[in-house]
Amino acid sequence: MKQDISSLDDIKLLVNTFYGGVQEDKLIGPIFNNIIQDWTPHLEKMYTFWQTVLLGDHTYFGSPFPPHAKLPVQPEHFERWLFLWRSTVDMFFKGEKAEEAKWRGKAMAEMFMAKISYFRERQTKPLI
Ligand code: HEM
Repeated sequence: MKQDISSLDDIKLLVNTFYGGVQEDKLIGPIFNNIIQDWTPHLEKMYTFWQTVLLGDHTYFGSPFPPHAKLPVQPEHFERWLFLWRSTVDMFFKGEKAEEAKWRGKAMAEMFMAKISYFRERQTKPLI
């Protein structure tokens, strides 16, 4: 029977498997692989991000949005991201934290896409 997400090892399993899938994905893999030369620091940062969000151990002190601001992404890319995220959560875990992980992923994806669109519109608008 599947357990809920409850430890840093659980977070590592989730993050490692998820980004393994991301790297292989034909749609979003290249976007990540073009920017990330060394995956180790990115994975380590993402452990702290999800550890902070899901377990309440405050180990992440960054700003999540800035690296996404100018990415060449559309809603379909975030939909794929979300599909992979949800599938990975469901592959290993079941429970309140697992639901929260999926919910937070969706909320962040929606927020990122809205902000990206907002900045794109502003930049293409004529000054007068
Ligand atoms: C298609 C969608 C996405 C793409 C292409 C993408 C891509 C990236 C890239 C290229 C970086 C910078 C990595 C580096 O320079 O080492 C990054 C960082 C990050 N991403 Fe995403 N991302 C996506 C969606 C998301 C979502 C939905 C979340 C939140 C749940 C998220 C959370 C983060 C965080 C927390 C960081 C680290 C920010 C920091 O530097 O502190 N990403 N992402």
